Amino acid sequence: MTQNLDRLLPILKAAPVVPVLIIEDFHTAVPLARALIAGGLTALEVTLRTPAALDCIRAIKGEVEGANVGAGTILNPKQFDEAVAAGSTFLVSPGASPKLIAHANGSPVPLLPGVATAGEAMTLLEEGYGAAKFFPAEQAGGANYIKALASPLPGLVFCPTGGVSLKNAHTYLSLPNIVCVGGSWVAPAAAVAAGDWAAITALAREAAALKGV
Ligand SMILES: O=C(O)C(=O)C[C@H](O)[C@H](O)COP(=O)(O)O
Repeated sequence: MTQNLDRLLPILKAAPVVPVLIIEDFHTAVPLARALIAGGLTALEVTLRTPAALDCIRAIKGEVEGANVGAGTILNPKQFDEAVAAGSTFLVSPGASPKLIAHANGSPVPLLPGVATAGEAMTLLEEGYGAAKFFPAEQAGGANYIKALASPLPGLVFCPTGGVSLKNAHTYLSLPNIVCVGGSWVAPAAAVAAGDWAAITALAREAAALKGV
């Protein structure tokens, strides 16, 4: 297996939603993580879209008990290594480039690569992957699309991300090939900037209570 599924699946299955975090201000990282965990969401994806991201991962890893902090937006081997060195327990990429997949081969820290087509999913199966991100989920075809992949591709489970919200998450979560969903809706930029951690805990609690229909 090129993907450490034994380590990845318990992280993804701990709660129905993986918050996707775009953290601009380093000082918000620890209280944000604590607010999400207080609401029941423990696997947190900090995207490498901001300069503060790696420091945020280090801080959450060091200071927030119960957090499984991962890194998102991993585009190349350099970012993969930096995110691992910062203490990420899982890594997420929007797609599955051959270079990144080769680099991730055998890594104890699991990679959740993105796919949007059956062909991309088959390539991952050939590489020994058992879980993938379905991205961008809503734009690529939504729940009906990923549902259609369940029967021909029984070896893969997915974490749909992109356009997922409280409104549509349960539709994905009711499908047999969905392990969790990802989304930024649980950490709105305005609430983070205002330090409204109670509002974020409330959103997390609502998300953590989601179940399949
Ligand atoms: O940064 C990455 O690695 C991504 O692949 C993109 C994110 O997963 C989506 O942008 C989240 O989508 P929303 O929940 O609709 O905001």
